[in-house]
Amino acid sequence: MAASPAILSARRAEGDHIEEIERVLSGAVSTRDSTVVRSWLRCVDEHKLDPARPTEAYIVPETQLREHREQSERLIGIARTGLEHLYRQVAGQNYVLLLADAQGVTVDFLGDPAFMDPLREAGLMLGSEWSEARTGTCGVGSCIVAGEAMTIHQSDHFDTTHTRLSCTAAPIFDTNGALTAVLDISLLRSPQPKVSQTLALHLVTASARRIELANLMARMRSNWVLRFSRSPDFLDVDPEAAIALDGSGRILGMTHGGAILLAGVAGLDWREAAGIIGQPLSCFFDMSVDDLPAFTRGRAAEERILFARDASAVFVHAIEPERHPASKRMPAPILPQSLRGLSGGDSQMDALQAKAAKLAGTDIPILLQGETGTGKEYLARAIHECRPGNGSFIAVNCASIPEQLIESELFGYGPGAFTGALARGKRGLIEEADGGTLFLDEIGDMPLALQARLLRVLAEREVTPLGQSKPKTVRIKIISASHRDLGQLVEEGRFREDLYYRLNAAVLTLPALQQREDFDWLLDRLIHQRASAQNKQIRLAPDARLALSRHGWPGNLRELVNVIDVALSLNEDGVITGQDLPALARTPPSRETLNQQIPFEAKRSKSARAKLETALAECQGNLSEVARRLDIDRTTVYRRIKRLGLVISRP
Ligand SMILES: Nc1ncnc2c1ncn2[C@@H]1O[C@H](COP(=O)(O)OP(=O)(O)OP(=O)(O)O)[C@@H](O)[C@H]1O
Repeated sequence: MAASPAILSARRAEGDHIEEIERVLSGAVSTRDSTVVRSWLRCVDEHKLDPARPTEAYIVPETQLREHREQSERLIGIARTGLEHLYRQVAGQNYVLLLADAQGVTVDFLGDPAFMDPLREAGLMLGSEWSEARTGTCGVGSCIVAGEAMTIHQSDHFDTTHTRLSCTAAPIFDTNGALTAVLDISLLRSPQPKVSQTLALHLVTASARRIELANLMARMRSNWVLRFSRSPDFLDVDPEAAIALDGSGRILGMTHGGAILLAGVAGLDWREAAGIIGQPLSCFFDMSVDDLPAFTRGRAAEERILFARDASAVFVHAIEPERHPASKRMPAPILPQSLRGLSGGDSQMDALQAKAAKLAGTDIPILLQGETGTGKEYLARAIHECRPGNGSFIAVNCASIPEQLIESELFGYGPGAFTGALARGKRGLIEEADGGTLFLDEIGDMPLALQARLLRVLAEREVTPLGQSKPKTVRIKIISASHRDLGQLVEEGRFREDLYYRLNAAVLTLPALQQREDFDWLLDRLIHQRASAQNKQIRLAPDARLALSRHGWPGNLRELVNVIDVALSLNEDGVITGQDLPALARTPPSRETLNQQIPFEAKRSKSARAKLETALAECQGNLSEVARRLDIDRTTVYRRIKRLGLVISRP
């Protein structure tokens, strides 16, 4: 009986396919993807397969399937959510999903039950083996050999049995960098052009990445995990890569993206990445394990930038070790956006941030204390920004306005209130701030007589302009600031006690820069901020970082910002070295200079140094003993030693 036209056409297609493979084997140039060509060559040279001898899909016996599934049990559990999510994304398009182990055996499967028979016939089912050695070029098998995502579309398949299928597969790597599984998404019938599967390739690659991440988190949750992204926007929601670190900062595990990233920094091919396990983080990035707290989620993602040893930059998200995986932890308090960037893990600043967040929403006056340049006005603005409403932030420097003008500036005046006044009168700054925030900087310099009037505003929430009798009600948040010790001014009779008690109901004290435990974080953040404002990418050389961390910083953040700005202008090739730092930053100031320039806070810092030096000497360099004696934790002792450039001498 004569064959039907469909059978004849199928035979012709098979003949053409075999001829094409033979041409490629004889060295002819092919329009196929290079991954396909390489696989065809392997099929003949290594696997000894013959394109003229098609073989049916192979399904492993039940007992073997059970063994394969048992070995992959943990991964199947972790991958299941990813599989289901991907299946929903391609719902209604007749795709089937396969999770195969490293031998190519399908250990999990999701497909439309309505098509089970044709799927089974094509080998798209639980237990089917898709190794390249058995099946020839195919999505799962060729992905296992190449270790990369690919689409094997229709006649890309080596064996004519499978040339109807279109299979797109992505590898899943274990935390030690070994290929452990393959995620495959296949179609029984697909449109002719291979580009029709481009989206499938993206989806399957993204799903494999997420499964690796979930696997890393599940296996290494009792360790630090660092997640990476080139974009701050996706850092916290869909990172590109992740690594896990032990307590000393050595790499314990990684996702494939992590392996590619670290190998790239070290100038290696990712296939050599297994040697990365056990290496210290500092080999790859300008950071140590002590810096990890500065990269946790409390900071805005765009501020968590990290510089790699090859001068590239990446955004990071550090996740603290889960100490009690079984118990649910208390969720971390969510800070308003404007307050988030204030601390990089400094214990004093962390507490200050939390307190500021609580006070911001109230009408309680806040007093900011701290040396000059520690960021009092910056903090006041941040508090204002997290308040609801769109009132203005009005800053008044009580030390810089001439004494005779302060009253009229603050309270305003009515028409013709005094000689030289504007005929129509003038609104005072207190009224300007109505609905917003009045920031009274250098409140210690406010004349005594005005202090009484200010007290009335605070008590009665009313302001009476000069020359007027009718008070106006105002709703303002008052934040005052002083670098002076207001308590001492009260003792000296230069500041009203009643006003002092009203103002100091809520005091936030900013630490001196030299005291801050998050100095490195702050430094990197400021460099990044200042550099990006000038569209520059800048890295800090280790000698410059050392010089900066050892400087005394009497001018605090203001001085640091100035030093950075100068260094941004002086540096060459985008690297700030010791040479780019002005003399001030290279020579630590003398004790005399510190004593003269710094009032109360930094003296505390100086004595903190002396205390630490004494404790170190008396405890003979035993950090745990020092920590107990100073009643701080060991990590803080270590950070302070580093910051102050002290040497631990042991007997
Ligand atoms: N958290 C911060 N992040 C970035 N820049 C900051 C931060 N805090 C302060 N700065 C910068 O440091 C400089 C000094 O800050 P600010 O004027 O707020 O200090 P201050 O304590 O109010 O000083 P003074 O007591 O002299 O008035 C400013 O340029 C400010 O922009």
